[in-house]
Amino acid sequence: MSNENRRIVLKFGSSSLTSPEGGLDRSKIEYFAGEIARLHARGEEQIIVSSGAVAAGFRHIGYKSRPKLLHEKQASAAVGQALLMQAYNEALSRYGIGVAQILLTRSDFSNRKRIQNAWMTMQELIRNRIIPIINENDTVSIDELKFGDNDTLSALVANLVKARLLVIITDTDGIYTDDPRRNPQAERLTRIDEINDYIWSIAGGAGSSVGTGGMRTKIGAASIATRGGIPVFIGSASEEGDIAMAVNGTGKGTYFSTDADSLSMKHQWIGFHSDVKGSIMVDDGAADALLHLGRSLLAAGVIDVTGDFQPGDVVEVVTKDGVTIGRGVVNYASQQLQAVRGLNSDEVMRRVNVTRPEVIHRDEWIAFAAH
Ligand SMILES: Nc1ncnc2c1ncn2[C@@H]1O[C@H](COP(=O)(O)OP(=O)(O)O)[C@@H](O)[C@H]1O
Ligand SMILES: N[C@@H](CCC(=O)OP(=O)(O)O)C(=O)O
Repeated sequence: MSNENRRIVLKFGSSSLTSPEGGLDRSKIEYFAGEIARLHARGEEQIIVSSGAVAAGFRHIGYKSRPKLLHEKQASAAVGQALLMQAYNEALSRYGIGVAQILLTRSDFSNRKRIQNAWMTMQELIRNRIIPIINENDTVSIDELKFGDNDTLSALVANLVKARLLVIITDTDGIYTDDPRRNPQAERLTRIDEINDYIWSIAGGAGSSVGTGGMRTKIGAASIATRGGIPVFIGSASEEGDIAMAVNGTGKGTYFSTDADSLSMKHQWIGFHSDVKGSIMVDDGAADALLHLGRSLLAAGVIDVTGDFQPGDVVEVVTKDGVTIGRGVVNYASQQLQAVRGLNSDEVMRRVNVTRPEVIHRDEWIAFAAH
């Protein structure tokens, strides 16, 4: 086979695999298995990110609807994940295709060794033509660190494996100018070249009783992947050949082009993988300098500091209104910064012993899209 990148990440949402009242929809899984087999036969390397564990499992526990409490969701996922894998295994074994389960948490991505191990495992599976099926490890995920939806997870996986395309399959055939469930006049956008404020403004929450993130988390995922240099498709698939068409560029949905200045590995690390150790509140001038003027953050613009961090840690930067505007590598310990916040750089250098005057250097900063 040539060196051409044949790797694709396919994400299937709960709404595409389960029925609205809960439980797996076998016919949907069989349909996806047929689509996966078709791509497999033409030599594509597929990595699947599949939701559906909670939706598949909650009725087995006796809950009437998708649970809201964390421990109930975790119990449902523990039951449902086994059912989900069993269903994939049965459906794909008919085509002679083997599957493997990989469960990841957000903290796995912030630990270089663990995520590299996960990647090496995936490569070995791919070499042996086994399809990795990834889900969040719901049993051990802590509420505030949960992906929750699998859209973000699929984008991080696509960046990790350097996929040539991220395909997010959902129950709607793309991004519309408004939630099409509520507004029948809404029109589909077939191509999005820039994820700007308008795109964020049209994306609403989940449409079904089993889905979680809605279009907002899908746009967030598209933002992460396209900034990592990976194009994204978001749409639906229900007929034979639909997923192959999505991969070929003629799918029923919306395509996102890669960001013109995609992020380096270092910046992807800062922005999407690292553990955030604290937060720095800045004034309007500093926010403007970081977001619009391409400048570094100086102590003069710092209003407040929370968390316990050391030089070299990644921190979040928030405005007075509590909006997170980005993340960067901090050059001060939290206590040092607390002592010099609001002061000019000469005064700062007289008072604390730091290697560089910038609190966050502009080269070690990534801005988040407004949303
Ligand atoms: N602008 C929009 N365009 C398309 N769909 C939207 C939009 N805003 C909100 N949605 C909703 O997002 C839903 C898909 O997300 P979700 O229910 O989380 O699915 P999944 O389980 O596949 O992740 C759609 O059913 C739709 O109602
Ligand atoms: N890990 C969870 C994912 C939760 C979820 O509903 O995600 P999604 O359907 O992608 O919005 C599960 O498997 O149920």
